[in-house]
Amino acid sequence: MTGAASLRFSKMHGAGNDFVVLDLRGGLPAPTPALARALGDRHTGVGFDQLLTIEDPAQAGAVARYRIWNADGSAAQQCGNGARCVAAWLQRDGVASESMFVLEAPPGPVAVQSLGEGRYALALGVPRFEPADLPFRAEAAQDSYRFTLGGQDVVFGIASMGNPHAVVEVPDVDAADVAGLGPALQARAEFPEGVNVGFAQVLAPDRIRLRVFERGAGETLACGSGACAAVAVLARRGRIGRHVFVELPGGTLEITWPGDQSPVTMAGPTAFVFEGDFLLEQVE
Ligand SMILES: N[C@H](CCC[C@H](N)C(=O)O)C(=O)O
Repeated sequence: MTGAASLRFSKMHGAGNDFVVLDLRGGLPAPTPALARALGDRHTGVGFDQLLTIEDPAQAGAVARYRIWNADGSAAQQCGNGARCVAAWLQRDGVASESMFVLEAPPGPVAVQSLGEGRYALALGVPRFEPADLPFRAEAAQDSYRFTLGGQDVVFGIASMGNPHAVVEVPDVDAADVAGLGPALQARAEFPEGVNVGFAQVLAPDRIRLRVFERGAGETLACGSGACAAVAVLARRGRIGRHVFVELPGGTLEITWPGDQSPVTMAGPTAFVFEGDFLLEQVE
């Protein structure tokens, strides 16, 4: 090591949604958007969909706090796959010795249960559907909304898991114009803080396929909060049940939403990929 200032990091993924995890406990400063972009660059940095920081908790009962930055440097309010990786990191670090513990996240507390073999179940809060919760500019709350994008009529539902989601039901996710409609929806002025756009195909009452064009990262191999939002929108419409397997390109997540006022629980895998030291001289 040249002695240059560096940042120790862990590279992890949850169903292919990949992360850099930074341990900032002890009061290390939060990353700037420029540092997040430098770390996230897949050519000149480490590369990630999101950066997750582990910090000292402020809430009583929480073992740690986490925050989220997208690859474009923007801050996000929730990251389901990332939260599972934070839980795995904390268990490996010995901080979370019990199989059940609580994390502090931007929208509120997240209850964690270790399922063994790197799998974790998290309660990610009660989904909200009021336009103001996203925010989404609309006259009134509706079951679905309609935009004409590039000559196409696009019908979608909305849900907040702390972060904003639009969910488009499609007959075949493989044929969905994710790269076209994702950015087109995100660019609408009605989503002043942007939006994650999910494209969902119903296979059975307990099984859907899903692709997500994420805010600040583009299409990812999996999106945990997006899986929760897709189940919430489709279950509320009666299109599926309340215990659903969500098949994403990077893996399958198990989502349970027992009732409209219940939290959504998401269960899925985590993986450690490598550890490293990021040299800060890279950051402009
Ligand atoms: N792009 C999202 C954050 C990451 C969400 C996703 N990776 C997950 O697992 O929930 C946003 O800007 O709200």
